[in-house]
Amino acid sequence: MAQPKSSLLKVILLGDGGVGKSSLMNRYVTNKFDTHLFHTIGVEFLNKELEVDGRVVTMQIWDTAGQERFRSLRTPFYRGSDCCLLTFSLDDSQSFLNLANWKKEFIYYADVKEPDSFPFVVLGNKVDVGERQVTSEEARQWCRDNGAHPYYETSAKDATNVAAAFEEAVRRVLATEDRADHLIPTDTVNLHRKPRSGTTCC
Ligand SMILES: Nc1nc2c(ncn2[C@@H]2O[C@H](COP(=O)(O)OP(=O)(O)OP(=O)(O)O)[C@@H](O)[C@H]2O)c(=O)[nH]1
Repeated sequence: MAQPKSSLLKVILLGDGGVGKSSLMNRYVTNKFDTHLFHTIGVEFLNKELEVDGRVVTMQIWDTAGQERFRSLRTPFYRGSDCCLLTFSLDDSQSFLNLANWKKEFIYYADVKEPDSFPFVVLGNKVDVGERQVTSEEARQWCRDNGAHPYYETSAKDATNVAAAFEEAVRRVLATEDRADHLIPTDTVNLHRKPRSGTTCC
């Protein structure tokens, strides 16, 4: 039987400062949770290799700074993303209302030509916190209205749905993109693809 190709996918986390983007990435990649994280400045990334439906992929997860003052440091890194995880906190209605702005900012700076078919996955984080400001139905309705799905309620703290959400992000990419053009075998260079925005942290 032929070995599945190894492929590199860039998945980017966007959302307001403090909604838990760094915590979700750390939970998924290192299975750790820290209650005293500093705000991200610019972007950081971690790689995680996983097998989804028999296909081995390396997911490069990009965690971005949610605070407005870091906008110019994060936006240059949107290009080349294969999937965008729009993240809000279930105990912060403003972070939910801001999802539309995040989506718009991503489409603009990533230069997405066909937003309707681009994979956006929505994460309502901190489901472990009792006091909700956003209901599941409100979030699902927003996803339906904005062509972003599926929707996951996650907790970086207790790991609820974290692996499921990242794995679904990979499935969305595999399902929606043209395999020949978008999946880059890690031992080759794809000359047809726009260059990624670099692999350094800032
Ligand atoms: N209860 C709970 N707290 C969480 C969860 N995820 C993150 N936190 C806490 O929320 C705070 C902010 O988390 P971060 O991961 O730094 O948030 P961020 O979205 O990366 O923030 P920026 O770097 O400013 O964009 C930290 O104190 C985390 O411990 C969660 O699922 N549940």
